[in-house]
This record gives sequence, C-alpha cells and structure tokens, in this order.
Amino acid sequence: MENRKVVLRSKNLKLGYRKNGAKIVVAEDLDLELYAGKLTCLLGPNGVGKSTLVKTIMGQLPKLSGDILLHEKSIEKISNVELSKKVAVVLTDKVSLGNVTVYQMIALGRIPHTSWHGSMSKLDHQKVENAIQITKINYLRNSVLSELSDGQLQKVMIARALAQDGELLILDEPTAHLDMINRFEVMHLLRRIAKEEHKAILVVTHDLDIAIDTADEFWIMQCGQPMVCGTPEDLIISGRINLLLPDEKLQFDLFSGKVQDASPFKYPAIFGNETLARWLKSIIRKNAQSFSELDIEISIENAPFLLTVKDGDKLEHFYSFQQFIADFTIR
Ligand SMILES: Nc1ncnc2c1ncn2[C@@H]1O[C@H](COP(=O)(O)OP(=O)(O)OP(=O)(O)O)[C@@H](O)[C@H]1O
Repeated sequence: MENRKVVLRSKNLKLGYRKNGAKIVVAEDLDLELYAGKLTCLLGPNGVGKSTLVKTIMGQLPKLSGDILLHEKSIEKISNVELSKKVAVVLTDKVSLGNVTVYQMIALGRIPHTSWHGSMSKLDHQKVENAIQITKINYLRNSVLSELSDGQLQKVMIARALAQDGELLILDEPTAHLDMINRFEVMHLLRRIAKEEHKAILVVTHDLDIAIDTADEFWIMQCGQPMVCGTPEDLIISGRINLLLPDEKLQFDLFSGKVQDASPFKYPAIFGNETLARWLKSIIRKNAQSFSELDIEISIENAPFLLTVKDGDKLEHFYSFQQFIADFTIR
C-alpha cells in the first residue's frame, strides 16, 4: 500500500479579496491535500481563482476563512522565515536581474537558510550544486540571466526553488511562453523532482495534454462549483475531465486523449486501420462542408499511401491527404 504523506492540507478554506470592507469570495469549501512525492496540477478557466488559491497557500494573500496547514501546523503560526524554508515558489513574472549569473540566481534560493550576514556555508553550496545537477543546467552555470532563453530561464528558476530545499514547490504556469519541447521537458523535470526528491509539487497550468502525461493528481477549479480532485485517468474515464470544457461544442475524446469539436457529425464509411482512420477523420472533419451527407466509402492504407473513394460504381485514388482534399473537394 502506498504511503501518502500529506505536506499541505486545507480545511473548509474560503478564499477571495476584501474590498471596501466587503468580502469577495472567489472559492470556498476547499478541502485539499498535497502529498510528498506527488505532482498535482491545478487546472481551470481564466479568472476562476487559481492564482488566488496559490497566493493564499503561499501566505501572500489572507484567507477569508478556514485553515491551511503545513505539516498539520496552521501557516499563520509559521514565521515568514520558516515558511520560506518549507515552501518554494516559481512565479511567471520575468526576472529583471540581467547581470546576475545562473549560479548566483540559484544561490538566492539559499537566503532563508543562510546566516544573518548572508554568507554561504559548504552545505549551501552543495544544495546549489545539487539543484544544478538535477535540472541538468551545469553548462549554464556561468551565463548571465539576460543571455538565457525562456526555457533555460525557467529551469534556472526551478533550480533556485530546489536549492531552497522546501518540501513544497508551487509553480504558477511554468510552461507559459515555452515551446513544445521545453513544455514537455519542464513538466517531466517536475515529475522527476517530485519522485526522486520526494517533494510535493503544485503546478498551475493550462497545458492539459502534458498535465495528463505527468500529473499524479488534478485539481479542477470551476466557477461557482466545488473543486474536483482525482487522478487524471479517473477523471478522464468518468468523463469529469469535461468539467474543464463548459462549452458544449467541445468534448474530451477518450480515445485520442484530446479536446475535440463535439457537434454531431456523420462520417462516410471508413475502412483501414485505427490510426489511419483517426487521421482521415481529422482531415474530413476540418473540411466538413465537402463531406456532409455524402454517401461514399473511403478506404485507406499506408506505405505506400493509398486512399480510395468508392462512390457507387466509381473508384477514385489519391496518393496524399493533400491531393485528396484538393481534388475531391472541388468536384
Ligand atoms: N486584487 C484583486 N482584488 C479583487 N479581485 C481580484 C484581485 N485579483 C484577482 N481578482 C479576481 O479574482 C478572480 C480570480 O482571479 P485569479 O487571478 O485568481 O484567476 P486565475 O484562475 O489565476 O486566472 P488566469 O488563468 O487568467 O491566470 C478574478 O475574477 C479576478 O478578477
């Protein structure tokens, strides 16, 4: 049986803002748990309250009511210095310390641990080295921040959070502005850190595909509705993943694992293996006007590519999807 060690827990948490003496509630009744060794992704539409939740957990924003417990101790009873030893945060804000080197930036993660005059001990340097090794950025150690790409900078910020050596890492949209490969790398790095370093990690993200591939747990936040938590696979199989898609025109497709247009559509009869049929459906769907209500049969094979359209007695052959769409649709 897996041992789930709770690092952070919220009890009946209500969060929001205070404006002119009035409380503006963003979310309530939140009973959440973050576990050591688990990567949790917080998902939800723009404006639903994800950053508000993160700021509240970090102690940056006062809760409206309820409790947030770090190792069963209310965060209000934990001093800022202690909190910064236990919780490391990576925000999306651009850092403007252009002349600072990567090593110096990562070393800043040690501030909560260093003595009052700020000198680094042997252990502090070891923690920085360890963070550099885990994030595989040794080749960047002497570069200045202004020379880094967004993806490199993101890894440096994760290394800084690691050097801080808290048990909980919180990252607000760490993959925003990154290309596909860097998004993938950063999320897989976070998963590796959760497993190998036994950290509890909370990531706010809009990257559903990669979150499904990497997260142990999803928190789905919806406007005015209770938070839904569970493993991504359970949420997918039960259909609750669709809570992320309140627009009825969109639906999560169980087979492809992608968000798709949910409006009814009648495909022609298709013959061919499942993978080829999937991509044939994709191109037919994109060119829906040309295919709706056509009483045709399409067979498809690959290597070499051959697409055959049977329309009554007539057979037509195509040798690429491009040719199929160009020649078939203009009839
Ligand atoms: N300082 C503030 N005072 C009052 N309301 C605020 C304040 N900051 C945010 N809000 C409101 O709180 C709600 C939640 O905002 P929040 O930034 O937490 O959403 P989010 O889910 O992180 O959105 P996004 O995905 O766009 O980053 C929004 O309606 C927003 O307008």
